[in-house]
Amino acid sequence: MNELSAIVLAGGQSSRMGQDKALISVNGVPLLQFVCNIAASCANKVYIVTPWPERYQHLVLPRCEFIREVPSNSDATTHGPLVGFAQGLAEVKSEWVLLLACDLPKLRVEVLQDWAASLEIVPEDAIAALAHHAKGWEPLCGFYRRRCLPQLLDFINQGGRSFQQWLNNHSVQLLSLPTPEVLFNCNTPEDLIYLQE
Ligand SMILES: Nc1nc2c(ncn2[C@@H]2O[C@H](COP(=O)(O)OP(=O)(O)OP(=O)(O)O)[C@@H](O)[C@H]2O)c(=O)[nH]1
Ligand SMILES: [Mg+2]
Repeated sequence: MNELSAIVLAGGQSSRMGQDKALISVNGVPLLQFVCNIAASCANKVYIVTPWPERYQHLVLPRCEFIREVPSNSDATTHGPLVGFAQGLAEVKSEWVLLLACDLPKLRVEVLQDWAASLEIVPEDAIAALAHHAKGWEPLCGFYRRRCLPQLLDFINQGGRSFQQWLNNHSVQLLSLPTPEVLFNCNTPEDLIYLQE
């Protein structure tokens, strides 16, 4: 693998958490900074897609560049991760991009690096390489081919907003997960308490 970019999404409403998850510190490090630094260990270039880059100016984010998300006409606040991903993907130059949510406090560099090393043997027809969990693909911690952008934009223009629905129409390579904990998603105050225990 000679070149890899990453996109980190930081534009959700954090309605379950009640405060911006990207700025919550776990082990003394704000989640967005933690995830971006892991992304930067695997990728040459990291794009942070967010409607509000000014919120994160104070974080330590080497090799990261903000992409200010353009709000859709119908909803001035947020339109979900699929649209944020499409806006980031439009900037990507490498064949593969690593997509990450900002709320993954148990992410491990070695797991992402092992996955990245396996991309060379992913069949040409696969648009993505992702892990699987009980409810389907894990879309926000895995890899996508840049050339999936036109299909993604078609899906979005037809009103699609669900990663699972989009992925179900395409070939996806399965990545094996050493332990499910890597994908632990910190969505609620209870999740935070669990992390601090
Ligand atoms: N750029 C961008 N990222 C988003 C958007 N919606 C969600 N995300 C990100 O997608 C990831 C997963 O989102 P969720 O866990 O559902 O977070 P959320 O929407 O902030 O939280 P809830 O309101 O509690 O569902 C997080 O990294 C969010 O920041 C969006 O509209 N734009
Ligand atoms: Mg989440």
